[in-house]
This record gives sequence, C-alpha cells and structure tokens, in this order.
Amino acid sequence: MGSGSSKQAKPDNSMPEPKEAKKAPPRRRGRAQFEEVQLQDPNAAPRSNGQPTANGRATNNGRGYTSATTPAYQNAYEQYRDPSYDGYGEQQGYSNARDMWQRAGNSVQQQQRVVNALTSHPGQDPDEFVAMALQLQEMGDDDIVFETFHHKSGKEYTCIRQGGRRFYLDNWNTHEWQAFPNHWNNQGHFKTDGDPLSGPSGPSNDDPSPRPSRPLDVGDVDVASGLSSEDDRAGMLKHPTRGIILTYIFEEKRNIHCFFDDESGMWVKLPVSWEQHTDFTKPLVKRLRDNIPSWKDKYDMVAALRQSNYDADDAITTYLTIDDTGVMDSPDRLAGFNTKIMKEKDNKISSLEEKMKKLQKNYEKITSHAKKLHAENTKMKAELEKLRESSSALEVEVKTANMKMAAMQQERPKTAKTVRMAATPVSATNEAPEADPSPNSHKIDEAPAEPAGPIIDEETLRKLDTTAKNLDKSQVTLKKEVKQNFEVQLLSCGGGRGQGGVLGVMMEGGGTGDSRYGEDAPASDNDFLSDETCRHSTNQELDDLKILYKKECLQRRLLYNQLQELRGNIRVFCRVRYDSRVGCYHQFPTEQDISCSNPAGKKVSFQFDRVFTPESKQTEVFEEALPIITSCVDGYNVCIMAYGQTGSGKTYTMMGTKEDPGVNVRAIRELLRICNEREQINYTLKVAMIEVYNEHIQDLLTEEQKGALDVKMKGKRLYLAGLTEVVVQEEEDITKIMDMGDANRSVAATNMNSTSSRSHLLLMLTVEGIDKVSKAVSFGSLTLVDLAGSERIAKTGASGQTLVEAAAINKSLTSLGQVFSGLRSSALHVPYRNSKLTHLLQPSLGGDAKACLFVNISPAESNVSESISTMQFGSNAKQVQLGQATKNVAKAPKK
Ligand SMILES: Nc1ncnc2c1ncn2[C@@H]1O[C@H](COP(=O)(O)OP(=O)(O)OP(=O)(O)O)[C@@H](O)[C@H]1O
Repeated sequence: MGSGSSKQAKPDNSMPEPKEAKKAPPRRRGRAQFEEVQLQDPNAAPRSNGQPTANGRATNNGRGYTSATTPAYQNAYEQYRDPSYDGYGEQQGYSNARDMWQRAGNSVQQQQRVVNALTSHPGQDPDEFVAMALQLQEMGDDDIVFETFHHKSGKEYTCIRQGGRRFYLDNWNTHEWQAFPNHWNNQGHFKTDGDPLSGPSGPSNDDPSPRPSRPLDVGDVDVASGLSSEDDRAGMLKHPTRGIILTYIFEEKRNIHCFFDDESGMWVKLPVSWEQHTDFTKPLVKRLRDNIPSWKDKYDMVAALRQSNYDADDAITTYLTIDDTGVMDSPDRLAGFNTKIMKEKDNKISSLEEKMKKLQKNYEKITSHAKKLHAENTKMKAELEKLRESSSALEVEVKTANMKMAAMQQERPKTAKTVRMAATPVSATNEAPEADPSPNSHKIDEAPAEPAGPIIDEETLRKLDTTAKNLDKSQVTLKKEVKQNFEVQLLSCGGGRGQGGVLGVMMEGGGTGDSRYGEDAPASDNDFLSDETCRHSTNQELDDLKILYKKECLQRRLLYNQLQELRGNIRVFCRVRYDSRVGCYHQFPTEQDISCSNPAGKKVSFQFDRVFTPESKQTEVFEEALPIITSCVDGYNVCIMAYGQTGSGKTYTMMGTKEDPGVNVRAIRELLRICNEREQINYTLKVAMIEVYNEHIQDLLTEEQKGALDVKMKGKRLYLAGLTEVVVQEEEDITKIMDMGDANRSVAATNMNSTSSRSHLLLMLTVEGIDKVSKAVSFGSLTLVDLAGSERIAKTGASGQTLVEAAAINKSLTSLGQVFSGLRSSALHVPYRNSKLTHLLQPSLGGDAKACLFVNISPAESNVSESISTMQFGSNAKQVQLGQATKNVAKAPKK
C-alpha cells in the first residue's frame, strides 16, 4: 500500500471538468473546481464527532472540521465509475421512511440508519418497518440499533436492539418481530446496520455505506497535515463547495477510500473524481503515468488502483495483462507498448494477405480448369450417350440376327447343306389372300410365313446364272475351236474320218449328264487318235485340248450343281393359262414376280422361281424344269407336279397336246436321249402311269381290271405291287404310253370344265443305270403329277358322286399341303401317309429329293380368289427346304 503523501500539493487547475458534470441533474449548482488543500488551521472549524446533531447536520467527528456543503453536492460530482453511489436511499423510495423517522425526532444519522436498514432488507415494507421501529423506540429511552444477524446456516435476520432487548424479524416464517432466542447468540454474529461505530466489522464492497473498521478520533489525525499521524490512510480533502473533507481508507478485503460525510455523519466511498486529487492516490497515479506514458485516463488509473488495493505495481501489471486482451486498447498505447507485436502482426497480416492472393489466384486457376473439365465432361457424356445408343441398336441387331440364325438352324433339315447363304424370302410379299371358308381350299395354313431354308438371294443367283451362261458360251467356243482344229489337222493330214466324226465321238460319246453342257469327257476319243497320219503331229495338242475340255465340263457341272443346291431343291413356277376369251388380270413386274388385286381391291404380290405369262411357250416351261428332270438320270428322285384349279392349264402344262407336248412327253424324250447318249452306262428307262381317284390307285397302262393297287415297301423304296411298267426305248413308245393312259383315265364332268380330270394322274419314270466298267448301279426316278383341280366345292356346285370325288381331292391336296408344311418346318413326322397321293410321292418329296411345282392359275378376274389361293399354296411350298439331294447309287455286286 502506497503511503499517503504529507507534502503540500498545488491545486490542479488544469484538471478537466468531470465527464458527468454535463449530465448533472437539476440540483447541480454549477461547475465545480477541486482544489487540493492542506488544512492550515485545525481549529478553523469544529470537527464533527460523527454524531448527528439536532438539525440534521453532522459534525466532523469532533476534530473541528465540517463540511460546509449540502447533500446536493453529490449530484454534481458523482462519477459514473463510482459503483458505490446509490443516492443514499432516495432513489429506492425510502424518502417517506426517512421523513417518518425524522418527524419522530430522530437525527439525520438515525434517519440514515433506517434507510440503510431498509436497503439491507429490500423485502421490507418501508412504512411498516419504520412504524415497528417507532413502537420499539417508544418502549424505551435508548436509541434503537438495527442489526443484521448472520446465522451459521447462511440465513440473515434483521434485528432491532434497544436497551437490553433484541428482536428479530422472522422473514422466513411469521414475518413478524420475534424475541431473539438467547441460544442463537452462539450460532452467528451480529452486524450493526447504519452505525459505523457499533458494528463488529467495517464496510464491505457490497455495502453501499462503507464504514470504518474502527471509529476515528481526534487523536488519530495529524491536524497539520490533515492526515493521521498513526494511520497514513487518514487524510483530508478540500472540496470546492464542501470545504475540508476528512478522508480515510478503510481496510477490509480491499481498501476503500472513503470520506466522512458530515451531512449523513457517515463514511462514504470517495468518488473517483475526488480520489485522484488526494495525497494518497495522486503519487500513485503519477507513478502509473510515468511507467505507462500512453495511459492518460486518470479515472482508469484510480479505478485500477482501487482494484489493485492501491498497489501501483499491481495496477501496472493489471493494465499490461488487460492490454493483451485488448480491453484497454488504444492507438497510442499500442504505439508505445505493442509496436513490436503490432509489427509482427502487420507482418503476419501481410504474409497472410500474400497467401490469400496466391490462394485466390490458385482458386481462379482451379475454377477455370474445373469449368473446362465440366465442359469436357458434358461433351464426353453426350458422346457416351450416343455410343450407348449405338451399342443398344447393335445389340438389338445382333439379337435379331441370332434369333434369325437360330430359327434357320432349327428349320434346316438334317441333311441340308451346312453352308448357307443370305436368306431372302421368295414368297408372298404381301398379306395372305382372303380367308377361304371352303373345305376344298388347299392352302398350307399351318405354316408360318417366314422363309425357312437356305434361300439364296436373287443377286447371287443371277451371278451364278451369268457364270453358267458364260461357261456355256466358252464351251461352245471351245467346241468350235476344237472342231476347227481337227479339221485343220485332218486337212493337213490329207483327209480323215470326215467332218463331225471326231466331234461326234468327242461331243456325244459316253457323257453321263446333260448333253447341252457336255458334262462328261468323250468315252471313245481314241478312235480318232488311232489315225497314224495325224497322230504324230496332233497328239500333244489333242491331249491338251482334251484336258481343257474335261476341265471346263467339270467346272461347269460343279457350278451347276452348286447353283441348283443354292436355289433349293424344290422349285416353284407359276404359270398363267392363256385364254383368248379374257384378258390377263395379273401383272408381271419381273420374271419372278406376279401381282394382282384381290376382291377387296388390295394389291397382292407373289414371287416364284419363275413366272410364266399366258404367252409363255411349252418349250420355255420345259427348259426351266429340265435341270431337275435330267438329274434323275444321275440317280436322284425327282418330282414335278402341277397344281391349280380346274381348267387352269395343269394338264396342258404336264401333258400338253400332240402338237405341242408338255413336260411329261418332253421329259421322257430328254431322258431317253440322255440315256442313249451315255454309252458308258447301260440305262433302263421304265414308265408307269397311275391314277389316284377317290383314294384308289388305278394302273392306267393296262386294260386289265386289277383293281386298286396297294402301296408297299420294298426295303427303303416304295413300290406298287402289280404295277405295269413299260420300258421306253424310243420316242414312239412314249406316244403309245400316253395314248393308253389317256384312254383309261377317269374323267368326270364338272360345271366348269367338261373334260376336267377328277383324279390325280401320275406318270412314274424310273431310270436304272449300270456302269459298263465299274458295274455300279444307279437308280433315279421322275414322277410327273397332274393333280386334280383344287377349286372349291361350293363354287363348282359338286354333288353326289362328284362331291365324293371333290372330298377325296380335297383330302389328298390338303395332305399334300401338310407334307409341305412338315418339310418346311423340318418336322420329325411328315404325314406322307395321310393320303394315297402323298404316300406315293414320299420318295420324291423326301429330304433328299428334288421337286418342281407348277402352280397354274387362270388369267380371269373372276377366278382371282382361287388364283390367289393357288399362288399362296405355291408360295408356301417354295418355303419348303428339301435336304441336299442324294444319289441312289450302289456299288456293283460282287461276283
Ligand atoms: N397356256 C395355254 N395356252 C393355250 N391353251 C391353254 C393353255 N393352258 C390351258 N389351255 C387350254 O385350256 C383348257 C383347259 O386346260 P387344262 O385342261 O389343262 O386345265 P386343267 O387345269 O388340267 O383342268 P382340270 O383340272 O379340269 O384337268 C384346255 O383346252 C387347254 O388346251
């Protein structure tokens, strides 16, 4: 604790006016000037003894000093920093209590005691409290002493002591004054309220009316200096309006600088604005200023000293400590004490700002890069989406292709070629024809519309055709060259066997195939090579030519077989009958297409291997069928059928007229010619003719009444027991056979065609060949079928016997359609035996046979429904995939 200065200090006229002076309440009397005084004359004024006088003025504790001021000074000089100021109770509504107490004749000091007591017990009703105190006061002569009893339990009781009696206010229970129990005296201690001289303890920080720990007396004060000689905390202050004021620093937990207020007769906490001028505080403030030049606020300094118990070092330390927190921050101070720190901070800030700039740049770069990436990402996503779509489309295509392939594989017959080419449906390209309710309709209605077999696309077929034709041409050219060469050779040799002799041998001798194509090499070419005159000069050239020729033939034959296989071993041709009476209702866009309008007016189109118009000649028709026909010579089972409604030209196509024969006669002729051509093989050509009428098989080449023939099995081959077979050796035989068959054929009249055949006519040819050298046996068959009319029963108006015939025809044709369906779907069971017709045709319609179907239609519009039905039948048959045809060739029996 700093010692109070005893030296005289000059008045500080430069001291600024207190801040709150401007805000002073109305009672303020103007601007006050402090003057620090040194009391010169201790007797100049009587000192109050601290006891209230009758007029309410307090003395200065009997030391001759008194305040000349009124309580109004407080309003003028109270500082906002002085927490102890409470307005002496007036502000808490205790003025009424003070007045009551004053009217009772109590002194100002006593009045203040009442107010203090009320302040200590804010829950009390002031009027009631004062009334109770007055009652007690009347009970005795002694002054009332207000006390607070602090019970060890922590409770506080307001007490009143008068004389030897003590009462306490039972705040906790009855809320009335009660006699103080004696045994409580040892359970707590008393604190006298409002009496600075009687309390066991001094003022506390919380007590708005601080009290000295012990009463001062005159002897305690150095009158000359105004301070106590024994206690340097005692001092004086000359107030501009109140004069000399006695001060004292009370020491409790913390020292409190108080002054003695004559008005109240109490020690009151000294306002900060006063305190800074006291001798005790002044040097401390100076010390703070010297140590901390930037600390210029004296009020802060005094406050800091108070908080530091008037220890300047503590105040400085406190200041510097607070400085770190910035509570007392100011630019000057910072400049003085914290320059280094500030510089460091500035440096830090600069460094951070630099970092911030760098980060900002990086951020901008990253943002820019991110934008680019985002744009690229968007682009990539779009591309990815496109790729996904493409991929999906491809997947769908692949699936579709796989499904098609699987379907094709399933429908492929067991014996079908492994290598297939791109399939193009050669079928009806439009919707199915109108429904046919007639039971005599022979459509293959169970069959699906899709193509089933290895159908070659038309482009490939055309190319192959072109190649074959070119080969034909080159062959013809070659033949000519050979012929010319030989002629030249013969001439140069001086003659020979004559023109054509060599060629005749070469071109006609021993070929096993179609003579048009010269399939085989000449069998007896040594004939001309034996000519001694020519041999020497031509031998080598002839050998070369022979090799070349054979090579050409072989190549052509291979190509032809390939073409045939690719085309399918069942070929379907459509032929429109010629009728001079009506025009042709159908259109022919190409050689393979035919179209017309159905009765509903809708256009329907069909596609076949070839379409023959009404103007087509018999030779053209035969030319198309010839390759299949001739293959029977090579050991194949071949079947040619004509299907169509009555009067559509079936018989004309198959049989024709004597002047212009059809396929049957031409086929026999051709086979006969081929058989005769091939001298290397001994062929036997046999012909049989039967009629299937009402499911009965009739032999037409005999006049015997054999009855119906039975179909029987002989090994794997069918045969008809008792069937008449006629060997054909020359063309005249053919005519005889046909005439006989015609004569025996049953013909029933119908409304539409009086000569219409009501039965199926089958011309069955067998070709058996034995190789002269190898003795190998080959067996081929050609079945030529003129089917009965397929027209509807209702339309023809059949009845009675004719109706029975029609039913039988319907049954057999329906069975034929079912056989085609079975073959098309590669069914495990093909219902050949559903009818006599199909049973007989089984060898020719099996998986390893070759077939050709003519669908004959009428040119007339009136027959268009029937024509469409017929074309649909043919279209379905076109989708049948017969297996790869196989030769019926057996090795020669061992001798
Ligand atoms: N392309 C044609 N050119 C000239 N005349 C033809 C042609 N096609 C058929 N004809 C004639 O039409 C008539 C009927 O023909 P065809 O007998 O061949 O019919 P169909 O279908 O066999 O009848 P059905 O089923 O009753 O036997 C015959 O007189 C025949 O000469």
